[in-house]
Amino acid sequence: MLNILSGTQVKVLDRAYISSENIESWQLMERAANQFADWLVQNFPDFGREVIIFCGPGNNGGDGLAIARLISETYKCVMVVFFEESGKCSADYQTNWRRLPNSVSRIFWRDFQSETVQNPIVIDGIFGVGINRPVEGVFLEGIRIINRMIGDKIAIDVPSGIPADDCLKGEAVKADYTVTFQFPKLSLLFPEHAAFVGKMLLKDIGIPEQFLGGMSEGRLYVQYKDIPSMHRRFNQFSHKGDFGRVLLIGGKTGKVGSMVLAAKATLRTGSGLVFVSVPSSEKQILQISVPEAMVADNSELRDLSKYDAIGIGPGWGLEIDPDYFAEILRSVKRPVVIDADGLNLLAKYPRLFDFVPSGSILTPHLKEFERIVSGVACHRDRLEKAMEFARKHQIYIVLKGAYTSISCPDGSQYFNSSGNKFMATAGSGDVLTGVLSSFLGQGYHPKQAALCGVFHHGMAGDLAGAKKNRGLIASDIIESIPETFVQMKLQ
Ligand SMILES: NC(=O)C1=CN([C@@H]2O[C@H](COP(=O)(O)OP(=O)(O)OC[C@H]3O[C@@H](n4cnc5c(N)ncnc54)[C@H](OP(=O)(O)O)[C@@H]3O)[C@@H](O)[C@H]2O)[C@H](O)CC1
Ligand SMILES: [K+]
Repeated sequence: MLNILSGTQVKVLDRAYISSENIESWQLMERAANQFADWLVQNFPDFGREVIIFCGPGNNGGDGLAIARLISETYKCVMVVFFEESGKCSADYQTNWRRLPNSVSRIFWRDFQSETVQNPIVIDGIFGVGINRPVEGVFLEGIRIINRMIGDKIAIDVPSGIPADDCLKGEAVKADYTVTFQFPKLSLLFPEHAAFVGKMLLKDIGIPEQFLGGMSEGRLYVQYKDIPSMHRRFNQFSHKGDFGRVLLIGGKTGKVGSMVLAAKATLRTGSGLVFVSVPSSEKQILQISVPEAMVADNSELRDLSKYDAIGIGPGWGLEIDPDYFAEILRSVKRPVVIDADGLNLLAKYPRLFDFVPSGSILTPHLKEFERIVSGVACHRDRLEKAMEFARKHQIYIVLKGAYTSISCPDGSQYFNSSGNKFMATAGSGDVLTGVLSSFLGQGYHPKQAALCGVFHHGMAGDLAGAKKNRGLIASDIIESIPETFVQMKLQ
């Protein structure tokens, strides 16, 4: 897992690493520039295109100059647009300015005429994580020039104007791609910044994780390689009881499809026995749609202790008696998964939070979360509120969306890297409820269940999305769940 450090910590990290390795800071910059240049050459192989690199006065600009040198023999025409005379810029900027070959043209920003270039590759190296105030003056002009140009736009580390850890105030470069170094900067994961960041690419510049770990602020980025070791292993003597007995509650008339999806996802994630509680009018639909599931009648709801996990809320409706919900929560002696109308009921009757078992996993999307906490200013604020909430109630908050965040009662916060925009489709959340309930039922600790569940759900969405594109529906995600286990060689 990658630690997400704050922008101000990046300098501290660089210094610590540079002194321990006994290297010069420009050498670390060279690694970053090499990573960027390699990616560029591989992904933009039309070497006849003009490459225009905007370089601000700090090390982000220094990266830009190093990249200009590294690609100068590959691309026919490379141009650097600068804002300050080199003597006023950072030391590593100056080093790279001196090393620029003559083949790279250098032009002062005011003299640059964007109309004279046709479909260029535009590289934004005006500001990176060192930005400490809203941009104005010449740099704002530079950002506006980039945004007016037509071509592919690639930001170095962070789109200029966006603070590393906070929400944008003012203007910023609208990039098609952001190539960020070592770990994703927190603000690149905010939904408000999607139009500025474009597609995010993560490039390792070789600083070992233990260096970052020492400075950890408890925010971590979860990747594919982190997941297999988190899973429980089963052996050939495992029986269906070991894989868990899961109960799902929800699905009012007209919304029973949500229970169908959740039940199928629970089964596809490996649960041995799945019971579903739906209104009697809906039982038949459920039985026909998911023959592997069992319909729980009222007598089976009397003793909730016999279930290894319970998922509550998809399609439940807001008409549910809050005392009935409180009764369920009170009588369950273990963590539950709460989604959709379960969350809306909690928002409507906040006293119910007192009964939510500790370790439970709540899975709001942004709107559902705002109904619970109200008054959210921006994603940074949302993340802080999720963290406070998780701590206060000793629960896990899975805030759904791109880079779903998982806020834990121990103060840690994880960001998921799998998934795609095609998953923003009806029923996708019901599938997640099923996946999470299944892992809880298989005996996973709620934190593992949340991390694995969110990752597998996103990965199944990626596998399905590769074939179905925008035609992806929630059932496609379910059908791809088994492949996630196959690819990870999990048994
Ligand atoms: N480990 C890594 O990830 C590495 C990253 N590298 C790259 O370095 C940048 C960060 O470089 P840094 O020099 O710290 O910062 P910037 O280039 O973003 O900013 C430069 C200076 O600009 C000034 N500043 C800040 N905000 C503004 C503003 N709104 N208007 C004008 N000027 C501004 C500020 O100085 P002040 O004294 O004026 O406050 C900044 O110092 C990182 O993003 C990567 O691209 C390295 O290559 C090495 C490894
Ligand atoms: K930048």
